[in-house]
Amino acid sequence: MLTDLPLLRAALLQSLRKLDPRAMVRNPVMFVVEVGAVFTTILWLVGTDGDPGWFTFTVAVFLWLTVVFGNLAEAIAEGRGKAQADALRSLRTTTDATLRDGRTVAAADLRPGDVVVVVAGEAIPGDGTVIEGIASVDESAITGESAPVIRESGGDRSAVTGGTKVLSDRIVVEITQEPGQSFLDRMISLVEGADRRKTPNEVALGILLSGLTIVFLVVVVTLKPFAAEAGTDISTTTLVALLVALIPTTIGALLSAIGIAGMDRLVRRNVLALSGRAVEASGDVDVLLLDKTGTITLGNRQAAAFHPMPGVDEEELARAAQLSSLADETPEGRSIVVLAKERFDIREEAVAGAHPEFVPFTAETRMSGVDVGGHRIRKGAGDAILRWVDDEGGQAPPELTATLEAVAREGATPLAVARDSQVLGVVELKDIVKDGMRERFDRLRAMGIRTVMVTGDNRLTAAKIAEESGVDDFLAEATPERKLELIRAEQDGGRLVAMTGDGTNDAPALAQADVGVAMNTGTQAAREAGNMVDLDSDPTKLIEIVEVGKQLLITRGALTTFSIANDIAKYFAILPAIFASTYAANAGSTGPLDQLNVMSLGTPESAIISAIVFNALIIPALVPLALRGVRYVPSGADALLRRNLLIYGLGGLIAPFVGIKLIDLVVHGLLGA
Ligand SMILES: Nc1ncnc2c1ncn2[C@@H]1O[C@H](COP(=O)(O)OP(=O)(O)OP(=O)(O)O)[C@@H](O)[C@H]1O
Ligand SMILES: [K+]
Ligand SMILES: [Mg+2]
Repeated sequence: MLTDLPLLRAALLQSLRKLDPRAMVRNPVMFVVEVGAVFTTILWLVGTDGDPGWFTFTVAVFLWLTVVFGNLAEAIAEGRGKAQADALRSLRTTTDATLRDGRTVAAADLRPGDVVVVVAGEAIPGDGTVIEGIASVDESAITGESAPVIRESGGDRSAVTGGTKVLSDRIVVEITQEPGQSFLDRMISLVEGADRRKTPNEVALGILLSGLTIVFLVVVVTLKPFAAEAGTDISTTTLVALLVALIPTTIGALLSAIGIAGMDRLVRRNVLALSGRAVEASGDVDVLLLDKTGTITLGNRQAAAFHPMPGVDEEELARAAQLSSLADETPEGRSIVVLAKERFDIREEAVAGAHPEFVPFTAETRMSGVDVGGHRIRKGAGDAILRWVDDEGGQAPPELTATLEAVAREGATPLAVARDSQVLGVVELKDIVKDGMRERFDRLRAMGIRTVMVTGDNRLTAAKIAEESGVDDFLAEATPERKLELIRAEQDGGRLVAMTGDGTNDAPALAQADVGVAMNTGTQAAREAGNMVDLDSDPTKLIEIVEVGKQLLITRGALTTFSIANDIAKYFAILPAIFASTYAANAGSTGPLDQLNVMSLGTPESAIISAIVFNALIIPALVPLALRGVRYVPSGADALLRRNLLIYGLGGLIAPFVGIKLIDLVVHGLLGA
């Protein structure tokens, strides 16, 4: 990226634009440097400081460079997003949309509630929910993934994104976005950093850095009268140089670039983080909650078999299950209709003229059904149907429990079917655990993260899938409220909670979690509730999100340590230089301050210039690290802290001694200053 010349040129221009004091003042440390640069420039022009002109000039130049380098870091970090934003902008649909009633309107004028029809070959005109039909959709423009995805009404794969393209069939979409506030719009402003706000951690660190700056400002200002007392006259240029050397310019220059780069690293992993705070939180996550269907399993729950109760004909069960599913737009419901047709040639027109009243599935009741021809038919989770039959005054056959358990033990989902007060049997819904889940959960465990599967499914199915996938723990028969309660309980215990989910029933939990990662394939409600969207819809993406979060925190910590340690060395370079002339004149070659003069630099001027040059150059030298992030190896927090203190604390202490000495050799030795 640093070798990308056009990008670098644009960033350089941008960093000059950022010199505007109104923008600079938001970064107090660098603002002080800019004021110092202006000041020394004036001193050089006016020439009243008593120092040689070349000295004042050199200091001024390197102070300006310090500011520009700081801006450059931020501009480079932002630059990459800008290019991506331009690409996304070209996707915005400008064509007309076809409403269901046949009228056409401009895509840009669509409002929430409008219902549009999209057929093969057309671009979807706005974000929405599929309310009718099923289609394969090319989302590569947004996700980069070339394989088409299925979007269908009813289930957890109902959300569509404006700007993506329908490849086959026809879907009816209810628009959910306000004009100008599409997912694409949010994505653009995100990668552009348009509404980037400082995170609470950044604000706190900023206050600390400003505090340090004020302390050093006071110290340096009061130095002049003290020095005068001791018979030394310190020039203003020297004081400014000393101040800039002492304040934490390195981290002050790199802080925002580190944050932007963190967001950008997520974008490159196809994760849109809608808040910087969530990115930071992900670095400290303790517990990860995942839903089962579609997250740990493939989520394509398909009816596989009918298991009738004794005395019930299999076809009778199939007929009842089919009737209860005719209006059930969930993939489960549709698959039951398909199976009934395959097995017994039961057709959809069965209820024609019978005025059926359908009861849609909800995550709270965990049932769905129909009232038709004087009968009430329900299908749903075993415990829910048992309760319903009980309320109807019936009694479940003793064989029911055994059948439910037999199906559940296989990891399949049993749906009990009842007609009035009689249980007819069980429909078996098959689902498959995704590949490689166990390794992923092991990896999360190594990072110190506990994984918990939360599912609306029964205990036995949940236990089987938990065992097969290697998740640490599970919560079964969870309603949306229980998911929310679980998160609150973990948070009350002082733990940071991440959650991945896709369903409308996951939305409250996604909103409550510290890190809520919504699957892009999920429902619109889930995508709006979370603070991150995973375009790849990969539930184990959290591993990478956590790594990026940890990397962000470590990088910021490491560079802060480095920056502050760094300034100590500059103090040892400059202070002896300031007093050197006094003591050399007064007390011969060895005064008390000579003990401070550990670096024995060439001349006072050379010492000060060397410190300022080092102070400026260390910023671009660290830009790659700030953008790339410190390498993260999974290990305990203590080990990590020790390692970083050693490398960046000690490194920050030693590096400037070596660097300043080398620069001094050049400045003094070669240039004769
Ligand atoms: N279409 C349906 N009709 C009747 N009952 C259903 C239907 N779909 C699911 N169920 C029952 O409701 C339970 C909860 O389903 P839901 O999809 O809400 O689970 P969930 O909470 O999203 O958990 P997960 O997605 O992890 O399985 C299912 O386990 C099943 O027993
Ligand atoms: K500094
Ligand atoms: Mg679900």
